[in-house]
Amino acid sequence: MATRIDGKALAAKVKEEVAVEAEQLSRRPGLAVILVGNDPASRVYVNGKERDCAECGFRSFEHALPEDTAQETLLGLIEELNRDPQVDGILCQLPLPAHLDEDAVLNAIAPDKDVDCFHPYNVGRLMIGDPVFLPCTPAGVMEMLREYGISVRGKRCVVLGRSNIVGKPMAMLLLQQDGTVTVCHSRTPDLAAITRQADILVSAVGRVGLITADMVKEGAVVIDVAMNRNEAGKLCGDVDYEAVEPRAACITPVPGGVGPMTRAMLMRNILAAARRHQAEI
Ligand SMILES: NC(=O)C1=CN([C@@H]2O[C@H](COP(=O)(O)OP(=O)(O)OC[C@H]3O[C@@H](n4cnc5c(N)ncnc54)[C@H](OP(=O)(O)O)[C@@H]3O)[C@@H](O)[C@H]2O)C=CC1
Ligand SMILES: Nc1nc(=O)c2c([nH]1)NC[C@@H]1CN(c3ccc(C(=O)N[C@@H](CCC(=O)O)C(=O)O)cc3)C=[N+]21
Repeated sequence: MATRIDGKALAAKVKEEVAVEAEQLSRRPGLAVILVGNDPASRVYVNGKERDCAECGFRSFEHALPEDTAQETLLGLIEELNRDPQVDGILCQLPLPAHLDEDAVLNAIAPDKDVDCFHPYNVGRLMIGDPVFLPCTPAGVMEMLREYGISVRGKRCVVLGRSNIVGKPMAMLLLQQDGTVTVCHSRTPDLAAITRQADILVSAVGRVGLITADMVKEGAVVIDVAMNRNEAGKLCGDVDYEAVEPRAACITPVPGGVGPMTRAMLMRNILAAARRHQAEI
């Protein structure tokens, strides 16, 4: 029987701590959320983040824009939010509609309000080991490992996926904790041969049933970042949970695993941004 890593419970604990700390501030932290278009999944995520803000005693300012919003309009809004002293963090929900230039949008967010840690400046600071903000999803994974007493030092870590949101920053945080890290992607041949070596396996691909029992070493820690819908429309990750669970030492469920932790880490970043902004005044 593997230990089930309860992301939902840990996220609740983190948010309580954040709420207590937020009370000490002279002004309530604020998050601006930008949502372009009508993607139902994005709507659900944004609602979740706004609920988290309320739980932490933060203000949230939602900016829902139509699908056909022009690039200049979006950049204009970001400029406005960059200047707004009530806004400590700005989150532009991804993915954006195809006609918008995602890189240009993420570049426009002031680095000191970039609570997603997507701006090249913050990515660079992370890369050199002197981060301003921690990337929410990878930081959520690290917090889970820490809480469950799982040391990364000297462990063979295998990360599946190399996106800027999850895979790459995940590999960086594991490396900074002295893991020996391998990153796999769609061009990696014989994935199973690599995953079988993992002491800590992090899957962030987005494919139902990708990780089967034969791909996992006995006693491994299995972290499932993915957020998929199966044929029945049920939320699930990359890992065949039922099959893999008996082999693993620890495993995260979907839902109730990495997802809630991502949001809790976002709250931490907003608190950190607010502290920095208030110290400047
Ligand atoms: N829990 C949470 O908080 C979050 C969850 N997610 C979820 O995590 C998953 C990944 O998200 P994201 O990183 O944004 O997705 P992307 O689609 O940007 O990246 C997916 C990665 O998986 C790789 N990949 C695709 N097929 C395979 C394969 N067969 N074997 C190995 N690697 C493969 C791709 O390789 P290549 O680069 O070669 O194309 C790519 O690097 C999604 O399910 C998403 O919904 C995302 C963000 C937060
Ligand atoms: N600018 C930006 N920042 C992001 O951090 C970002 C983004 N865009 N775009 C999409 C991805 C995805 N993501 C999730 C966060 C929480 C859950 C989450 O809380 N999941 C719950 C279930 C939610 C449900 O029921 O649908 C769970 O796993 O238990 C899921 C996915 C953040 N992302």
